[in-house]
Amino acid sequence: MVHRIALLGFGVVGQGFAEIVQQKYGFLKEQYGLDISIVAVSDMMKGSIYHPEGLSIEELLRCIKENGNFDNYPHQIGLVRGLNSFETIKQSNAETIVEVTFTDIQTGQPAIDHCKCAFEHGKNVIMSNKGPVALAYGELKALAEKQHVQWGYEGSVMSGTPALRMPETSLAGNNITEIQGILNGTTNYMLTRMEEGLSYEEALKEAQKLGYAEANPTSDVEGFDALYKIVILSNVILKHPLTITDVERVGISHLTSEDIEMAKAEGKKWKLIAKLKKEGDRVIASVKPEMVSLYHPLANITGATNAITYLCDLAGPITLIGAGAGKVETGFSILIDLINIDLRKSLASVEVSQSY
Ligand SMILES: NC(=O)C1=CN([C@@H]2O[C@H](COP(=O)(O)OP(=O)(O)OC[C@H]3O[C@@H](n4cnc5c(N)ncnc54)[C@H](OP(=O)(O)O)[C@@H]3O)[C@@H](O)[C@H]2O)C=CC1
Ligand SMILES: N[C@@H](CC=O)C(=O)O
Repeated sequence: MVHRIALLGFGVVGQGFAEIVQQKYGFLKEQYGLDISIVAVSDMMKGSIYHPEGLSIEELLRCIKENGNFDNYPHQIGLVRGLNSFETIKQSNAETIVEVTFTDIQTGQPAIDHCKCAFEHGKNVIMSNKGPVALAYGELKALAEKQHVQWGYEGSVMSGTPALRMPETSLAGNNITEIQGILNGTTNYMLTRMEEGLSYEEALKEAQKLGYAEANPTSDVEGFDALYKIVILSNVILKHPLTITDVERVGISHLTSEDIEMAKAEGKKWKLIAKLKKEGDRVIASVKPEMVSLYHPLANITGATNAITYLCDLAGPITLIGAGAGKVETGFSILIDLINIDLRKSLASVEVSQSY
C-alpha cells in the first residue's frame, strides 16, 4: 500500500529522513509492505513543491546540495510549486504530514497549528518537533482521537532512541515513579569537548556544524530543550500534565573552562541532568547542571549520546542509552513512527477530508 508523505521543513531531519527512504525503499517495501512516496515538501526558504504521484528524492537532495533550494527541480506535468505549509496540508493528497520545522520554545508555533490543521483534514502527523507535544499535548491528543488519525512524536525525546515507545510498550504495567537522565545532545557534546580542551564557543560551533543544535541554540544551552523533553515525559509516560512553568531550569551557559577544570581536579564531571519525581499527587521536575563523580552512572555518557533511567516498581531501574540528536538518528525516529502507523485506520478519514 502506498503511504503518501508531505514534509514540512527540509533541514537536517527532513533531509535525514529523505535519505533513509531513498536508501531503504526496497527493504521497507519488502519487509513491512511500506511503499513510501514523498509527494510534497514545503520549506520556508528552500521552497515548496508538490506532485500527487510523488517526487524524486534523488532530485530533491541534489537540488538542496547544489543550490540550497528547489528552484532547479525538473519540471514535469502536474508539479505544483509555492504551496505554503498549510496549503500543503490541505491541498496535497498525503495521508501523513511529517512536521520537522523548528521548535519554537515560547509558543510551539506554527507547529501546533500544523497539527491542528492536519488532524482536522483527516491526516496523521509524525514529528520530531517538541513544541506541540510539550505545550499542547492534551488538546492535540484529544483532537487526533476525535478525528481518528494517528500522531507520532518518538523523535521529540532522544531522537531515534525509543525513550517514549520503550516505556509505553515494554514497561507497561509498572508504576514509574522517577525518570532522570541526560536529554540534550548539544550540551552533553559541548561539555565533553570542553573537558577535552575546547572553549565554550568552539564546542557550540562544532555541535551546530554536526546538526545537533536547535535553529536557535539558546534553547539547548539554557536548558529549554531538556525542559521540553521532561514535560513530554511527564505528560506521555507519567500521565501527569506538567506545564513548562512547573519545571526548575538552569542551563550551562554560565559554565567556563575553569569550572570544567575545577570539576576534573575533584574527580568529577559536569552533566546537564533532567529529573522527574512523583511525590504523592505532585511531580517535581528540574533541569540543571550537576557535578557528578566519575563513578556516577551518567558520568561516562559522552558526546551527543543521551541516557535515561526509569525507576519502575516491578522492573526496578531500567536505563536506556542512545543517540540524543543527529541527522540519521532523528530521521530514523520519523521512520519508526511511520512503520507503526496503521494506514488502514486512517484511510477512511482521508477520503472524507479530500471530498470537500
Ligand atoms: N537535529 C536534531 O538532531 C534533532 C531535531 N529535533 C527537532 O526536529 C525539528 C527539525 O530539526 P532540524 O531539522 O535539525 O532543524 P533545521 O533548522 O535544520 O530545519 C528546520 C527546517 O524547517 C524549515 N521551516 C521553519 N519554519 C517553517 C515553516 N513555517 N514552514 C516550512 N518550513 C519551515 C526551516 O526553513 P529554512 O531554514 O529554510 O528557513 C528549516 O529548513 C526541530 O523541531 C528540532 O527541535 C528533534 C530531535 C533531534
Ligand atoms: N538540539 C537537540 C536535538 C534533539 O532534540 C539536542 O541537542 O538534543
